[in-house]
Amino acid sequence: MKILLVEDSRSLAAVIGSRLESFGNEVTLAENGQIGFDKFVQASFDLILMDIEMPVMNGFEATTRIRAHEARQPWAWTPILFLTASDTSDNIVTAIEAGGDDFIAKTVPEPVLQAKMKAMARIATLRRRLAVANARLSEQASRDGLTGLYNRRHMDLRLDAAWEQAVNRGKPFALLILDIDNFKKYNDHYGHQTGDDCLRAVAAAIAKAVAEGNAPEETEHAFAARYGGEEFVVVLPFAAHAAYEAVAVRVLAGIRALAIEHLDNAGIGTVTVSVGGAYQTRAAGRIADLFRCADQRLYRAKGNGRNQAVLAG
Ligand SMILES: Nc1nc2c(ncn2[C@@H]2O[C@H](COP(=O)(O)OP(=O)(O)OP(=O)(O)O)[C@@H](O)[C@H]2O)c(=O)[nH]1
Repeated sequence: MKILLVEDSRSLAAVIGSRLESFGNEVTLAENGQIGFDKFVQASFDLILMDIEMPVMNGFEATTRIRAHEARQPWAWTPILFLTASDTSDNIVTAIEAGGDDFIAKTVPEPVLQAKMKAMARIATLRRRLAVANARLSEQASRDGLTGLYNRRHMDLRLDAAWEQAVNRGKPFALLILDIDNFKKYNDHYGHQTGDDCLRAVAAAIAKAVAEGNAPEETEHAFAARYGGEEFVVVLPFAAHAAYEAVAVRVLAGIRALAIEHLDNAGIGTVTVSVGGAYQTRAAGRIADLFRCADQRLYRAKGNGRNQAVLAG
């Protein structure tokens, strides 16, 4: 386990530290609560052993600050054991109230220390597994089941955050709305299953077009999402105008290059998309207005014969 040992007495820290290391733990020392808190913020630990009486910042205050810091992150909880010289009722109650989980006497006998560490190691393993499972679940919850692109819910969450950042920093912001051409006819002709395959292929081409930026710094915050049905959105926070145009061109070309047969696509013969885009040099106002603008241009792209992007005017 990675253990943060917060203890002001050098001699005691050395003794406890080497005992913990002797049965396989990695120990980081901090001489008072303030240093302990700073080290906690900089790295991640499986367990914290916290002295109570210390100069600069005592163990209770450090624990309160650690818990306040963890409260800002989902599922964060590092077990904290107080090291007590005297386990008076008052000390124990204050320790638990401050956010501690348990306490051990500084003079704890070797077998008891080992047993407590074993119990804490079990909790640490469980926490690691939970963190992995949670990350996997939240990734799954953000994806569209059919295409693997981000889903509408995730897009909305991320869009709001990105838009706010762009507005606050006066940065550019762009959107592309993409819609597969004559997709109802595609389904009618080739069947719904083949329609699903087509959606997957188109989604992959869009993701590739977004990822293949010539100027990565201009599209590094970009992401694609399935907006619904056969509609997709590419969000380009902070992108330069050239990058906005380049992504639209690459998406159109990438989907044409798939060369998926679509005999009912108004004489074109393969699957294509129409694109409507909107760009703001300095993000301001409401994101909904950008969507409305992109949607109107998509409508014009459809009206002009499909298989094209309308990005301005
Ligand atoms: N296979 C499949 N089809 C879907 C899915 N979601 C939506 N669709 C179909 O997408 C089609 C969209 O049709 P419309 O909105 O009429 O648009 P369109 O035929 O593409 O015509 P234009 O947009 O004007 O080019 C409908 O037939 C939907 O059933 C899906 O998950 N799988």
